[in-house]
Amino acid sequence: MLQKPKLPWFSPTVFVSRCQQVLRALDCNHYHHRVSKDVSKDEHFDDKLRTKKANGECHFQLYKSRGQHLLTSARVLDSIVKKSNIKATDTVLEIGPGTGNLTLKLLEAASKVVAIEIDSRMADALQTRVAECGFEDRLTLIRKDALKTEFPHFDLVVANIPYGISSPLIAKLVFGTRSFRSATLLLQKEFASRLLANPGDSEFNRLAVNVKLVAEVEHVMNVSKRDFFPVPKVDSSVVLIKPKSNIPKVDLKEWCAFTRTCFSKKNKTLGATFKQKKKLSELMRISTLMGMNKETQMFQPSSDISDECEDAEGNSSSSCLEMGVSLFKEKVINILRLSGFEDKRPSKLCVEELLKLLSLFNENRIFFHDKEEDASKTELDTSFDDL
Ligand SMILES: C[S@@+](CC[C@H](N)C(=O)[O-])C[C@H]1O[C@@H](n2cnc3c(N)ncnc32)[C@H](O)[C@@H]1O
Repeated sequence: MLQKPKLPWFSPTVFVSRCQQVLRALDCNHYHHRVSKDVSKDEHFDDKLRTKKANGECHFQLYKSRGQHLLTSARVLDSIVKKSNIKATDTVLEIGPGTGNLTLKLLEAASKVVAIEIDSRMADALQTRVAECGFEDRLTLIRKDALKTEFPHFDLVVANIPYGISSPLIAKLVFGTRSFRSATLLLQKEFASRLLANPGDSEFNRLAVNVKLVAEVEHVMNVSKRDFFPVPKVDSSVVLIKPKSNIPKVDLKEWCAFTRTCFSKKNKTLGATFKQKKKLSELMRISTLMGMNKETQMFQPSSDISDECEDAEGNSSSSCLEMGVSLFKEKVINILRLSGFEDKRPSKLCVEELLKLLSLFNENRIFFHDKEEDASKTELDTSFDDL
């Protein structure tokens, strides 16, 4: 078989491609960068940075751990802004502006940009660059972790986010404020596929079903890894997330806890999932805490009595618990059987079917969300952080 000859390193094709790569990297960004995997190992670099800046130069160490892959293709940046349908009166929220490649384009299209950046070196560079362009009055820069910051009012989100926070960030957006028109997000391609998956698709999972409850997700375009600097290992996709104006009347925390249980093994039948002793005991504990399950409560040993305690019929506390769990199991399996869900697999169920099952459980006083655990957390900790 004939093999394609390798191009010599000095071939015109290789030379042109190398030049294009370098130009792309410098295209929208006049800063120089070095790449590092770990923030902690390179903290000393901040000092070097200050020195260089004093000399009018700006050198950056880019941290992979913070997802610092800058989007350098003007073509892709322009498409993202165009597809976001920004109005001249809009306030746009940008998570992770970096050195401002996207921010400047957003400032040209919108009335205001609120940018949240965790890395103070990036934030300094962004501020300088925006001032150089005369846009400083229209930028609000928040130097914080976007996951731990309350978002101010905004109309749209447009961002090339650090991929490591995709899931909690989307949860914070779609289950949080919700009063925005849309979020145009650049995500890792595989993550975007999972977000876009439908029941029956191999990628369909809890993330997709949770987001589908409250929002519509559209694929906008794919972006090659070569459009970033430094070039990451993965390709990317842009998606558009639009919060639904009418969402089903359901306690969102109860829903998220319910889908966590159902999708713990997404290809198992619900019958098999709900027969697991550990899951049943946990569910029984939560339902009993809600003070709803009188029939299981009578078999629950109270916490202030010893392990050796006996009930009125002479059963020890551990056997009381066993009996409680088996009674509870019977009840759960009956609900699944009578409603036709026992042999169904979560990976094939749509939002409406799952809502129906949750409402059947709740009508029968079976609950999933541990309100007591939440009571001990702060407002930000209790956000929906694990889609
Ligand atoms: C993928 S880069 C995008 C930079 C820029 N938007 C661009 O497209 O060139 C992600 C940016 O998010 C910042 N970042 C990482 N984690 C963050 C967090 N938890 N909150 C806010 N910003 C974060 C990084 O410092 C980095 O500047």
